[in-house]
Amino acid sequence: MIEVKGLHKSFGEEHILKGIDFVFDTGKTNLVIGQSGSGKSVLMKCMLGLFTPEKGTIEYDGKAYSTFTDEQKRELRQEIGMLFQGGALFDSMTVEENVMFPLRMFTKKRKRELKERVDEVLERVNLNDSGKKYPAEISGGMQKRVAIARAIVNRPKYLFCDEPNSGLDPHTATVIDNLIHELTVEYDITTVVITHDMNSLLEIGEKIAFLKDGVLAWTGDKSQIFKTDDQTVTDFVYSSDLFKKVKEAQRQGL
Ligand SMILES: Nc1ncnc2c1ncn2[C@@H]1O[C@H](COP(=O)(O)OP(=O)(O)OP(=O)(O)O)[C@@H](O)[C@H]1O
Repeated sequence: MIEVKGLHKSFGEEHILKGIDFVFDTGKTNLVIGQSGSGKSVLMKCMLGLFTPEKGTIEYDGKAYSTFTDEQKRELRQEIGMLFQGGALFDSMTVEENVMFPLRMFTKKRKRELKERVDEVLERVNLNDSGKKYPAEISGGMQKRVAIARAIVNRPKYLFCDEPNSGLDPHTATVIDNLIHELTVEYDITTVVITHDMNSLLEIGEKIAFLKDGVLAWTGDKSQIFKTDDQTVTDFVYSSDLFKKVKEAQRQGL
């Protein structure tokens, strides 16, 4: 569980996060949604310790990040998996080498053990035959699965995903969403997903934080978000053409 309490972050005169309180549950896909510029990435970077907030706390399973020693921060880093926008694979490394990279950084295991773990996660994401290929030789969806394998190879307690679906067609995006969700439940991970994607919200929105201008404007889950009368939320959700049509159909009782 990651608990954010009374979080404020400014850059110069710009007050970006204005007192965020939210609990990211363990074993759930916790979504952070909101318009461009609403503060989603700044929130994630504060949670990762990349930005220091002026006020408020971030607690990892009850321990405030601000009280961590350098050694504790290093340990925490090993417990965090990151799925970057676009995958961020190393083009000059094979799929296997990409997935092995964090293991090499953080563990002193023998090569054979590392290889076993890599094979295990590649099998889990259905890529057992692609280990020797280079990222350029596989599809965008497969590249995302490699990035997911790399993010979970160290058995993280916390998984951060920044726009995991960017650049994918709707079907592949759903496959990726469901994979993230399955792994979250299977390994009991506290997963944080930043997304613009309305389909993700429908698929894996177990717990949702909606940010508007740096304020937590609404929280709930995927079933509640389509029933709320909160105008700021509905303006955001139904700004997509598809959802406007769904809303219209609901109004007409179709
Ligand atoms: N390092 C920084 N220095 C100054 N201002 C920043 C910095 N990082 C972000 N900001 C500002 O904080 C605000 C929120 O940005 P943020 O990237 O969190 O938005 P976002 O909700 O993630 O948007 P998007 O969906 O477009 O990625 C923006 O006005 C941005 O310019």
